[in-house]
Amino acid sequence: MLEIRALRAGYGAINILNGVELSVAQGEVVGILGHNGMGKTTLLRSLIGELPASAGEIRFDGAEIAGWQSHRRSLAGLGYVPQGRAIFPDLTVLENLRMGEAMRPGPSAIPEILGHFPALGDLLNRPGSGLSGGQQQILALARCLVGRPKLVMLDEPTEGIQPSIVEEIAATLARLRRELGLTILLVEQDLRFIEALADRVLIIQKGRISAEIAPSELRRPDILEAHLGL
Ligand SMILES: Nc1ncnc2c1ncn2[C@@H]1O[C@H](COP(=O)(O)OP(=O)(O)OP(=O)(O)O)[C@@H](O)[C@H]1O
Repeated sequence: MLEIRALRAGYGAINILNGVELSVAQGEVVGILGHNGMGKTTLLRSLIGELPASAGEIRFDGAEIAGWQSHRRSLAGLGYVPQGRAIFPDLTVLENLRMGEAMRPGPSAIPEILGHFPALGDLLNRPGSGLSGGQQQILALARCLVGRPKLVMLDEPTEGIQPSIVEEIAATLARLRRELGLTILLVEQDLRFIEALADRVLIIQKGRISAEIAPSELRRPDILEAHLGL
């Protein structure tokens, strides 16, 4: 569903992605793990089109999208939940959800998506700023899903969230994957979270995918040391 070849991108004259190669198949959950500053967020931003690629190919669902504006990529089915969640704090939960489908023609997906997130249904009139970190993360995910993405890119969904809620978010994503057949590209630093969800784990180092490991290998200190120096 997603094929990335020799992707380069950066900020001004500074190259951060140095030839990323990766692919994600329909229905797969692929985790990306790497130290701070290795280019994980830069990769997702270049895939959604917030940051232009300076070279390389991004094929999504059969189309070459590297030259497309981010709005067109979203309409084509690429969903993005950025780091820090980026919900609108002054808008209510319902208004935040409506923003997720503002550009999309056709009937609203909000009732269906609320069916998958019953807890949000009780908070519809609450401002985004009145939600806990975990609730904001769920709202950011639900807002992405009302755009009916085929592939969802998540940037560190567990960041700043207490452990019990992290487990709840992992369970929610696993359920959504089953129920909606979602394909997920997941950037994370939380090893247990990646292990719980991913089919494959890619390691990013200095702007390249340097290795692929099985989720179960995240429990092996020798593997972590070899690939991440942990
Ligand atoms: N807007 C920007 N302008 C210039 N440099 C940037 C910008 N955003 C990120 N960088 C630099 O690009 C490099 C990669 O950053 P990126 O955010 O992609 O890393 P990351 O792997 O996601 O790390 P983190 O876990 O800290 O978010 C870092 O050296 C960072 O300082």
